[in-house]
Amino acid sequence: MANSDGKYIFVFTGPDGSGRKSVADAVGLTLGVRKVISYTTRGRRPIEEDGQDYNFVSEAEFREAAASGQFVEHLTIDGYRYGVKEADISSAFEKGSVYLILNRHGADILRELYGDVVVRIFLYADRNTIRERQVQEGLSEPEIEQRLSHYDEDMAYGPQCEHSVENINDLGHTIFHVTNVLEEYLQRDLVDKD
Ligand SMILES: Nc1ncnc2c1ncn2[C@@H]1O[C@H](COP(=O)(O)OP(=O)(O)OP(=O)(O)O)[C@@H](O)[C@H]1O
Ligand SMILES: Nc1nc2c(ncn2[C@@H]2O[C@H](COP(=O)(O)O)[C@@H](O)[C@H]2O)c(=O)[nH]1
Repeated sequence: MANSDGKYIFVFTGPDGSGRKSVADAVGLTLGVRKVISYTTRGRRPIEEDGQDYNFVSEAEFREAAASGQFVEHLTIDGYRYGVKEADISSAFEKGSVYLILNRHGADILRELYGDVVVRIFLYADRNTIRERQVQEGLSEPEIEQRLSHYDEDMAYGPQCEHSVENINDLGHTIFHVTNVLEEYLQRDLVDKD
């Protein structure tokens, strides 16, 4: 990505349930920033759509893509495989800035590979708030425990990110704030070109 031409790769990261998807998708829609969708072997949740939230694939499909070097990064979380394809990033990035929602490992790898073009937005909330949201979503106690088991490790990544935003109150307020953060990057480059 040496010639980024004023474009950015925004990576939303932070603990599961902190609101990354809600915020990232709303901000992406407002600013016309395209989403790069990960591949996973995890089953689709009822509210998720194939091709929008994830590309849901079989273990064999994932293994084949990994073996042929298609993933820029991939890993296993709680027994399921997740990865982002290099070709998906580059084809979306050709058209403009993009965003992804990744855990800390993916965020780290992209930053190392692509450098300053990658801007990491760390969203967080306290453990109780996340738990309450997950109860409201109807998740079972074992599911909640599983997802919260990464909480401390995920929180420790915050200080390394370019931006850290607490999402505990009004969701609209967080979306507004993060929209302004991204707009600063996008407008900075428009101004530079004047
Ligand atoms: N500020 C907020 N106030 C109230 N509810 C919120 C807020 N932000 C997000 N939520 C809700 O919290 C839940 C988790 O949000 P979301 O799915 O966006 O988080 P996530 O970080 O992408 O987590 P996961 O990876 O588990 O999906 C959703 O039900 C969402 O509507
Ligand atoms: N490093 C990567 N992390 C990813 C990718 N796709 C999703 N994720 C993160 O995994 C966990 C679990 O996700 P869930 O949807 O099953 O709850 C979460 O932190 C995601 O952001 C990826 O391609 N690479």
